[in-house]
Amino acid sequence: MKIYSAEQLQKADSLSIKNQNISSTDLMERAAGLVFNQIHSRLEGSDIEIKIFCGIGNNGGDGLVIARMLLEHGYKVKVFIVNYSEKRSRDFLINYDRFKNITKDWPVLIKNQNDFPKIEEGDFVIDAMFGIGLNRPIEGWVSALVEHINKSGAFILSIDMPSGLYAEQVPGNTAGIIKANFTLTFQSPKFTFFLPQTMDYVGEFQVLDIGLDREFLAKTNTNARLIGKEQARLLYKNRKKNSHKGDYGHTLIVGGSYGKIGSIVLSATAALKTGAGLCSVFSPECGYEIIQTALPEAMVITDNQKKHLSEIKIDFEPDIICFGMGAGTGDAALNAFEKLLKETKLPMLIDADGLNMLSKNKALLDLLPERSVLTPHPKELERLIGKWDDDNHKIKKVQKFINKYNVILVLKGAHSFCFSKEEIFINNSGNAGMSTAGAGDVLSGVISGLMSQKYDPVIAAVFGVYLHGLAGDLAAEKMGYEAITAGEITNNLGGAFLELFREEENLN
Ligand SMILES: NC(=O)C1=CN([C@@H]2O[C@H](COP(=O)(O)OP(=O)(O)OC[C@H]3O[C@@H](n4cnc5c(N)ncnc54)[C@H](OP(=O)(O)O)[C@@H]3O)[C@@H](O)[C@H]2O)[C@@H](O)CC1
Ligand SMILES: [K+]
Repeated sequence: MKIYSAEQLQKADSLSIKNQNISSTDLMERAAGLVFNQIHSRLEGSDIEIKIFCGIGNNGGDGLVIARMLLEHGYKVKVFIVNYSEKRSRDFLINYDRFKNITKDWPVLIKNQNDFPKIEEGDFVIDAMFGIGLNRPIEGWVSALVEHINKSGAFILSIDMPSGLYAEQVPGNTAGIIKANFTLTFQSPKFTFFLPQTMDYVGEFQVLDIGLDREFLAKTNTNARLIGKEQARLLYKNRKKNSHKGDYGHTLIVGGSYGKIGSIVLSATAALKTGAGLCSVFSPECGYEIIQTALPEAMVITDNQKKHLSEIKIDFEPDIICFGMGAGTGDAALNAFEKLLKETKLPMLIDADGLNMLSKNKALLDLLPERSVLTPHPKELERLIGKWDDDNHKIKKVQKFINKYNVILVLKGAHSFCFSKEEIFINNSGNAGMSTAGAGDVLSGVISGLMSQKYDPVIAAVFGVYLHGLAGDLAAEKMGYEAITAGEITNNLGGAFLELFREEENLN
């Protein structure tokens, strides 16, 4: 799903009005109608009072339409107009009048702190103060109102966006941003919904398709794209009946050190469970029995050093080398890595201590095979590219880095981001239970397993991250978050492939 910018959505908005031969008031009615349906289907006529805070632009206009529809369906509604300026939009004014025409309980104007209504824990608040028209931080008494709402303990539903949040930029300071429990957003999720600094303001979100101009949306390129099940399914490559293990490639997992052999076992198992035809593991000598016992499906080659890597000698040509898990960053391992980089032409996958070695010795970055995949978590990324001021700055730095070294970078997080030269892919699977030891080693194995099957490195990264998250979601369904271990993620990889093609159950 493409993630459009506020500017692109505004363009789509005016084009739709022109091409569909409707007025902007009609479009507002359509958008707000979809919000009303969602609220109505959840509240089912409940007699709870709904407090709606409307700005004076079109986000406020949406709020007024929602208020009218709720009132017409028998809900108790109290509307507050947050009068932050005198510049009311045309559609706000039209809907202000329409609302006043159907009730004697007219909206209450809030002009300063003295006008703030009482909001209690358990109240239902709709936030329709600002949407994609926000162009500066919320200040003064309006910011105080936002805090008043946030502190109330009410359930907060934001319309289009939590008021105070920009669509693309992280804010300089977070005073004056609504902390929503749920956001119903129009046409496209906004980029800030996925950034670590801002995602908590959004709560859960749902995208409502308000029918903006299809042609414009299809031909407009975006900087980022959200990967959910529908998108991931399209990335899957069918297996041919007439095939053998050689068709699915040979993955070589290189890493491990004394006490950390488990990491490479996890990666290798994940590579095989993702469909690699063959998997070899290169480890220090101490890993031999462990790997052979834990994973009889893998072949094992050992270093001549007992406890750490020193020289990676292999007599075959793997389709993908995945390097770094549990390898340590000692001089011998570093030398081995440098030599391996010099000898390898095909894209590699570099994780964990492989990344730490690159950070310690930046000259190695120039040796990275083109289109290799790097999979740092935020701390590893910081070591690699240096500190950043905020999430937007971080993204700029990553883009500069991947362009300079011609690599693909997966930044792991609640929503993992896959950076390619062309686009950012934001992952929408996974859960908090996956913050557990070894989950990253499993991801490296999954992406390597796909690369060995000749998935393009960008696709392997994007698809691998999605599958890994989906396997974690399946694990969570069975055992809750706390009991998920890295091995459980691997155990659910098969289920994740099946789940990709399972049609959603019709709940009606
Ligand atoms: N596009 C679509 O697809 C559709 C959009 N729809 C809806 O319209 C919403 C966008 O509406 P909008 O453009 O009127 O802007 P909105 O967010 O209501 O802000 C109002 C004005 O506030 C001002 N202002 C900004 N920051 C400020 C601040 N900190 N403190 C004080 N004032 C500030 C600024 O005006 P300025 O003062 O800069 O002239 C701004 O224009 C969108 O989110 C969705 O809900 C749907 O109805 C249908 C389809
Ligand atoms: K809002």
